[in-house]
Amino acid sequence: MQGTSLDRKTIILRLELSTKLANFSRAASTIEQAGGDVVAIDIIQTGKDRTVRDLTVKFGEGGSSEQIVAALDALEGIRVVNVSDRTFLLHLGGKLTVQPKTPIQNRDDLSRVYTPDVARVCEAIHADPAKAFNLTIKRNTVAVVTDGSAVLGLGNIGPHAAMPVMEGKAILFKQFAEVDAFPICLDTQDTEQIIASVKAIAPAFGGINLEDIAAPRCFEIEQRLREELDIPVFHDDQHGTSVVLYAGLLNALKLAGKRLEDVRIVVCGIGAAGTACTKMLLAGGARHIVGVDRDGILTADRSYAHPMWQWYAEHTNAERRNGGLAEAVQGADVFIGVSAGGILTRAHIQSMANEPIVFAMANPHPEILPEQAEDLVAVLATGRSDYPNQINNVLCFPGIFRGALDCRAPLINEPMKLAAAEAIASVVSEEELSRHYIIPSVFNQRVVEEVRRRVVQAAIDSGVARRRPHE
Ligand SMILES: NC(=O)c1ccc[n+]([C@@H]2O[C@H](COP(=O)([O-])OP(=O)(O)OC[C@H]3O[C@@H](n4cnc5c(N)ncnc54)[C@H](O)[C@@H]3O)[C@@H](O)[C@H]2O)c1
Ligand SMILES: O=C(O)C[C@H](O)C(=O)O
Ligand SMILES: [Mg+2]
Repeated sequence: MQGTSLDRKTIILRLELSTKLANFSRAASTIEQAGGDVVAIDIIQTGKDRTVRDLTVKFGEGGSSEQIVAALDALEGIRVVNVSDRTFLLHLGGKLTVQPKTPIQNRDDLSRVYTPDVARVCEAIHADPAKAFNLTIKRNTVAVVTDGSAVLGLGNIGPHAAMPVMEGKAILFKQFAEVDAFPICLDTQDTEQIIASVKAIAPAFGGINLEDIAAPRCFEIEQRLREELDIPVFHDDQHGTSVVLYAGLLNALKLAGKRLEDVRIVVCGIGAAGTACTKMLLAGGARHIVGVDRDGILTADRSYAHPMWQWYAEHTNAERRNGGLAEAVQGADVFIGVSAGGILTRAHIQSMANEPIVFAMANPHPEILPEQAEDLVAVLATGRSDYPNQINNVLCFPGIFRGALDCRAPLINEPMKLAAAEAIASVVSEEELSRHYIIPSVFNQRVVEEVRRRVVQAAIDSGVARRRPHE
């Protein structure tokens, strides 16, 4: 597997040095010889006999933390106490905290925040439950719910291991759209138990963002919760992804001078993301889509145990192609990967049509890395933030929930999703559009504002807004 992120190339070494025996400049040159570069030194403790220092070390392709530690261990008077990378340090104790909006400074505050006065507020909500939106955190809070069964492309790693991703999503909600989001990792992968758990916690939330729940159970869970709850329920890996994919593809096709109706599209990985992306493309007018999963191309010549694959086979691949990924990509204009890392080769891309568009969106390892394919393609995008053209659902979920919460929509419907996609695409102007800039950066502040504005309008136009937000 490829390296996950640039951060893995920076480590912090805690060294204990004997004042008599150790020679610090020797340590620094040893690190250099092992392929590292000391970029910062912090003195943690000094004593008569020993000093403790933290060294921030960067290393390039040739170096590794193991080599550096082994070289240091061989030096007299130096002990490597600890090696941590910056990503792990950033996760110590988790990434979130709960912050009260109002301090309690005296008895008077106490009796209003808590008993006795709080009781009047409870009674008001009891008399009119809609007041929960005005008088509790429900107004602005979304639950990010997973069962840990399809975490990024890492697979079924369970609820504990899923937490860092869900905490990360909560940060993105807050930072980009001022939505308070809370990570909820359920210790069950049973469809009925997940549905019951989400329904049971729903009173505290104004929306439910389902995350990293594997197909096919994600389809039933989302559909049932949409029917049974009166707040938006949105499976991010399906709809967030399809919205951003659609936005990116609209712009990439503009650049390539091709039309959605004409291009041959391969979707690789027919799970949550692949199915939703295909539905959005079909709704947008795409006519030539072929889906391929581990067992090959989905075709109406075969029958499938799961109804979603059956549906898929019946609504795509009109030519009834057969075979695997190699057969699927032959002559295709567009490759959309939402499957697994490293499965697309240069030879695959060379067999595609002229000026191919490749969206290798598996996380954290894309189907092919940009450096391996860039010379062969018209446009290449990944889901990652360390390459250009990041097609990632983070461009969608903060703004779409901001809009839905602001107009108190009970659901996120198709017009709202389409409006979000058009909003994202529109942030890149015709003049700005280039092969390395088909989709705006997540840091472009216009994204959330534009998505929110158009989503609210689409909710009003489609009759689902329960309030008109002030501009
Ligand atoms: N960039 C983004 O915004 C974004 C959003 C959602 C998902 N993703 C990525 O897409 C991938 C799938 O996510 P999901 O939520 O749909 O998961 P999922 O588990 O619902 O679906 C994954 C599908 O990929 C198939 N697959 C696995 N290995 C394959 C292979 N070698 N060849 C063909 N098919 C293969 C699986 O059989 C499954 O049907 C993950 O890597 C995830 O990180 C990216
Ligand atoms: O989490 C991401 O970066 C995108 C997406 O939700 C995924 O599961 O890969
Ligand atoms: Mg996800």
